[in-house]
Amino acid sequence: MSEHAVHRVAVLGAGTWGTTFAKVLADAGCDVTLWARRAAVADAVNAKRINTEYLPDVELPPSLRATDDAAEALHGADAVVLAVPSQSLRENLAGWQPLLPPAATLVSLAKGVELSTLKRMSEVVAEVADVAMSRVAVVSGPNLAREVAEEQPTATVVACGDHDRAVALQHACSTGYFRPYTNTDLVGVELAGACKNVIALACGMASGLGYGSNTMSTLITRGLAETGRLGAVLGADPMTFAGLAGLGDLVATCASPLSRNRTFGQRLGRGESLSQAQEAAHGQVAEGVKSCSSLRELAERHGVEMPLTDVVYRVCHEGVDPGPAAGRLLGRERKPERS
Ligand SMILES: NC(=O)c1ccc[n+]([C@@H]2O[C@H](COP(=O)([O-])OP(=O)(O)OC[C@H]3O[C@@H](n4cnc5c(N)ncnc54)[C@H](O)[C@@H]3O)[C@@H](O)[C@H]2O)c1
Ligand SMILES: O=P(O)(O)OC[C@H](O)CO
Repeated sequence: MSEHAVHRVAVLGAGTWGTTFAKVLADAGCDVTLWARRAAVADAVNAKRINTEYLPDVELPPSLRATDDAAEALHGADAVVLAVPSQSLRENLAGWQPLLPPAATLVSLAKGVELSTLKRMSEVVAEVADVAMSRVAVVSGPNLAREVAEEQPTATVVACGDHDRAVALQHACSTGYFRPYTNTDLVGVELAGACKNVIALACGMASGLGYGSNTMSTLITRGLAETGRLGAVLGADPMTFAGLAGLGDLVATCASPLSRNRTFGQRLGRGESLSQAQEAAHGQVAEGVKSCSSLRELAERHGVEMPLTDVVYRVCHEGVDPGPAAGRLLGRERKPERS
């Protein structure tokens, strides 16, 4: 048996995806404790088998326990799953750092790039937890939480520089409805997950403006092209972008009405302001709204052209009207498809 075998798991963050992934792990036979910020959420999971706040109509397995005490959740864990938004991960993890079990695999579920540092989530985790990058894994793919919670057939990617840890985690979250594949390309998997949220905002805007399938396909394909350009300078494996964490997640998020990023973009496309769209989201996180800033800055720093990310940034943060912005995108200097 692998020295990194995963039996006991702490899932920190009882939002939509944290709760769903905790269910996947429990269904796969792991001993899972879910940490919730609010005692009422943990109490409802324990007493009624539902997360009243985030997944009110999904029955959770009896083996899944919840607590609002992080020390209790982390005690003896072989893997620690971090299921909080990307921009608060650093602060959350700093609080948990003294409680982390010494050999546990640290798993990020967050899809974003940190605003202040432009770091990927695995970099933030390794830095704050003060561990080698080989102890950090990422799970990312076309994983709309509601569909996974309903046990619809879904695949994902478990990425870790340490192949043994990736395989152990793959085993820990394999169920009849959830099929994880391993990958060692953390850079590609994480960049793909952060960039697709921004492209989904663009697709939502296009939908809000009344545009159809040609526009969506154009945005998805050119979005993938600019993600690939950034990946190339940051050392990603180009094949990752053709896989589940790349094209797979991009298509799922850009096309699904369940996507919070797409829905947020749609509101902007219909003429709502950023604050109106934020209010309508009721605290649900649309990671692309912040990651468009960090990704744009990262692209500028490396001299990479990311015109879609730039437009999404301008619409979200400079009050630019999405209609004319689309026209300006099409009016740019003509160029070969692959450049
Ligand atoms: N929901 C999905 O379908 C899905 C799927 C795959 C990946 N993800 C990614 O997983 C991450 C978490 O997403 P989610 O859907 O669970 O989000 P969510 O908004 O549903 O839940 C976030 C959780 O983090 C907790 N939290 C702790 N500190 C916080 C803080 N300072 N600010 C806000 N929340 C804080 C909240 O209480 C909540 O339990 C995101 O990066 C998201 O992109 C989500
Ligand atoms: O609801 P979104 O837009 O955050 O997307 C959720 C997942 O990342 C889809 O894989």
